[in-house]
Amino acid sequence: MICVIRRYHVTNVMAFLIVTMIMVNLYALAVVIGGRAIPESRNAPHDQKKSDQVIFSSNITSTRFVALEDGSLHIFSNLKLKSPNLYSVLDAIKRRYNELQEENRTAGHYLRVVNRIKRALSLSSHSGNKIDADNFWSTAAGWPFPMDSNQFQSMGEILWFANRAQILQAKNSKRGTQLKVEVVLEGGQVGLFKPAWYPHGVVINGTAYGGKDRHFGEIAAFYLNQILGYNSAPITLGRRVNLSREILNFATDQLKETFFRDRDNNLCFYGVCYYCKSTDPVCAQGDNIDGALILLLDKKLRIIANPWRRTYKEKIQASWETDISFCSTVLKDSNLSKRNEALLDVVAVAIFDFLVGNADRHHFEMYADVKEQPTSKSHSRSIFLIDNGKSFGNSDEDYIDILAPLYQCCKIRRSLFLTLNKFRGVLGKSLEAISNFDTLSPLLTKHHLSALDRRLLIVLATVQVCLDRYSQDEVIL
Ligand SMILES: Nc1ncnc2c1ncn2[C@@H]1O[C@H](COP(=O)(O)OP(=O)(O)OP(=O)(O)O)[C@@H](O)[C@H]1O
Ligand SMILES: [Mn+2]
Repeated sequence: MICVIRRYHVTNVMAFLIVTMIMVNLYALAVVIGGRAIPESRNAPHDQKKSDQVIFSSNITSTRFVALEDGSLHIFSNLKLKSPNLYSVLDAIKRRYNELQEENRTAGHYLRVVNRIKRALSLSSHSGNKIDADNFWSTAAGWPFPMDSNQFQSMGEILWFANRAQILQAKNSKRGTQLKVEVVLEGGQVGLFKPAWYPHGVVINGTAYGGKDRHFGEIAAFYLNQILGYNSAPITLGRRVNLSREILNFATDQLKETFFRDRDNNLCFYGVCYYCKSTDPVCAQGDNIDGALILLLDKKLRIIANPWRRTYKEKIQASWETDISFCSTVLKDSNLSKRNEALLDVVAVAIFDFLVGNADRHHFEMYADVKEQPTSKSHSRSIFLIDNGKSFGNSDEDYIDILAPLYQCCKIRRSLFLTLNKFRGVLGKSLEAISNFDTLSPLLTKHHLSALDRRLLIVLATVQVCLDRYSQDEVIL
């Protein structure tokens, strides 16, 4: 009799376990594969909230947190059992994040920064007068300028004019691998126009670096860069152009050849670049197309490879993805060990990229002249944040592995740490307020704005985990 009851009991437990496993797997698959599945899973039952298991699936292309509506995080990974240390770190970050979330502390002093930028952006004294285009761009050539400088006061005017200045020449840009148009603006300023491929609410699933450039992300990243005091992204703004009148009319023959009208009479083009194909054009609505206009920096740059770059092959992991002591390997490398400051720059870049969800920072663009440095207050100092187009693709997923330089090296500059604390809980609304000045606003959906606050807290949680392991003097420099 006892034996029968036991067997009955065991069978029940087994069945329960099997059903649970199937459900967990289905959930993982649904979230990964189905773009629409994520909002539904936001209403997960309460008993799933506290689950701190890792959800594995070979469909997940890199380690990430997936956020539920209640703010709780799930770890999704494909690196099954390869790196138990990594999971203990991620789990610790999650626990610290939950604690910080419960603290419910509000940030202070952020308004001073936001108001200063607002004031600068609302100044466009020339709006009524005629602009002297030939002499206009000399101030922009001095970018990046310090936040509290007189030069900074001209930011509003620069953005205003860049949005309206006549385009005098348009050619296919040979820089990088994605489609972009190099334009010469009235007065001689050169800019890159990255056209809109997606609406602002697009959700990119799959690889962390997937999809095409998000023009709205490129623009939002520039404003965020200023709010956080990085001042290291090139001047970027939204601009709606009449593709026919403003680009095609001034295009080189090579670019012109790639233009055509689709069945609905929308003007399209595909350009000439590594990923450019006639079967994959970008199309205006009628003749009008939005895009990010990025002003070319007037600086000599050199490029170095990011030690934490991805392999861009789904089945092949980079060593930083599985080796928790990767930082010491990097520090042995001659390039970075020369200057501890360089490592702090890399951590600052990683934090910025994590906030915006950019997993595509394969290279760093630095000043060619090592003696020349941006302002001492900038967080990423010697590194320019050029190319922020692969950002804001998925507001439910936090690509935690972008933060690897932080949780592997456990070092952060004090000034950046203080800035992040200043914007705790208010980063989304700060960016919203500043983005309102852009002609393509609203740039980000409310989900992206709240993702910024969640991710900021995850960064602070990661610093806390470092402080649990090392002394404050070792972590905050
Ligand atoms: N504002 C700028 N000022 C100076 N140089 C720039 C600027 N924007 C882009 N560049 C140069 O052009 C290159 C290509 O630009 P970008 O990285 O935005 O294009 P991409 O097609 O996304 O490139 P990739 O495929 O390498 O990611 C950069 O690596 C940089 O050297
Ligand atoms: Mn790119």
